[in-house]
Amino acid sequence: MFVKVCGLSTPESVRTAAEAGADAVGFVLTRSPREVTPAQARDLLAHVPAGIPAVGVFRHEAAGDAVALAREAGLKWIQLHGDRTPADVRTVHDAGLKLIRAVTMSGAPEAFADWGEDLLLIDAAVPGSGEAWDYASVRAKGLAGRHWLLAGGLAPANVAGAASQAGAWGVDVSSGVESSRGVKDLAKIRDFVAAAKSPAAKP
Ligand SMILES: O=C(O)c1ccccc1N[C@@H]1O[C@H](COP(=O)(O)O)[C@@H](O)[C@H]1O
Repeated sequence: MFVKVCGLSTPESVRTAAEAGADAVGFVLTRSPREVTPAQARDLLAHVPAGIPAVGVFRHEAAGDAVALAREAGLKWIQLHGDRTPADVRTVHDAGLKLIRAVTMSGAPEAFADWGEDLLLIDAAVPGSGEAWDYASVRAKGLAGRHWLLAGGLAPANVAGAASQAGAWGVDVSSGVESSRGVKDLAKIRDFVAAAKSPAAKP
């Protein structure tokens, strides 16, 4: 199970996620209680071990603006939420960056097609809200064999069951590993990664 821990804003939380076995970390570069500036993201990047992708997370920004901010931060991966088009995928790839494209279950059927993104992410209606949803309903989207991440309302206590029900290839978390909004809890990060990588999380 691929595990991304998102919304990190301190060196300690970055190091804890990496040491716990996270496969990717995320820095939120859009309006959020977890927002960091490109300069802060660049400083955090210094604590990410080689081989672990660090992802710049965006919501309503145009793809070109997200690319510019990610470059300023030194990031090679971008995560785009919001209404997107195949042209956005081309914009990111033409810039030499990799893309996680986020969709919600209420998205149009064509949004679940393979647009050439590097990873698809299926999230709750409001990203970063901690809102749980009917994870098993993703099975109807026919994503077997695709590389995609489940997100929204995941936490150490529910991630294994949610990932298993959904048939997820990977998971992404932010709120569920916090002690209060925007403040990461190091023990919860460790517990989340362990639970997500347990046999119980397998489809
Ligand atoms: O975490 C945020 O604040 C955020 C803001 C804007 C876009 C995406 C954001 N995070 C992504 O949302 C989910 C996490 O949801 P949850 O908090 O665990 O319920 C995940 O994909 C984050 O990368």
